[in-house]
Amino acid sequence: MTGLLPWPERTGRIVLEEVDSTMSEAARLAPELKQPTWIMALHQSAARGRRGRSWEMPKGNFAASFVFRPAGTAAEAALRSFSAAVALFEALALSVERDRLSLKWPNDVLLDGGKVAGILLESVGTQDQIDWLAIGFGVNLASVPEGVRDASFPPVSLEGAGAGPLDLDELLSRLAQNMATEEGIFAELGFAPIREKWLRHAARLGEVITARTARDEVTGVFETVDPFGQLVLRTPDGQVSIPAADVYF
Ligand SMILES: O=C(O)CCCC[C@@H]1SC[C@@H]2NC(=O)N[C@@H]21
Repeated sequence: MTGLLPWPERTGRIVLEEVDSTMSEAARLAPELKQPTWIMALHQSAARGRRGRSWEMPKGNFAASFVFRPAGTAAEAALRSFSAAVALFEALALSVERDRLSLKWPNDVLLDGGKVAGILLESVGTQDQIDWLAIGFGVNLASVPEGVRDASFPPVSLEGAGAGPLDLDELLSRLAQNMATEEGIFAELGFAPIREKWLRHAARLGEVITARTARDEVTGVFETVDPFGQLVLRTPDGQVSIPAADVYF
């Protein structure tokens, strides 16, 4: 990927001792922000996760949101889910063996099969043009949240898994650099190369998995992620493309 312009030229950084949620702070600040901005917090009192869930953040874990104004439609903005996952994967792979890490569709990072990090996207705008997009990253750096009981993907922490030392500022720097790289790629080449990178790290590609939506459940062979970011499963009734779900295996 040589020859790509660095993106963007200037990125702001805000570090907060405490906040309700870096996503809420991103929403409050976004209308006035003049440049793409990272908002990191040492403590969050009301952090949120995907699909209306809450996110527990013990002391020492990583929480940050990246807020910016991507050009393009809401559907294109949503594909940043995959850029973010790739950026986070590469940031963590500097501290732990990369073959212990994998990506669960659409954007969880697993370490030894347990959930080490989650990503949340929120945006404001119209279908045709996003006003702003916030990408929230939560990483179990130091410890696992106590109240999470997920038998399928028990939370794990980098420290608990014996990863090399990694402090909050260093992780923020790695992520900021990687996201800038992924945005540069997206701007010049579109989603295709990001999709390819994501698929290289996908958990259970080619294996049977289950996708659960609010209404139903589909089990099939995980064939690919399509150019729209949808999960493609091969089922006895044919190929099914799923835009949003929780995945289990
Ligand atoms: O459900 C998930 O897996 C996504 C979790 C995202 C958590 C992060 S922590 C930083 C940012 N602020 C929030 O309130 N949520 C995200």
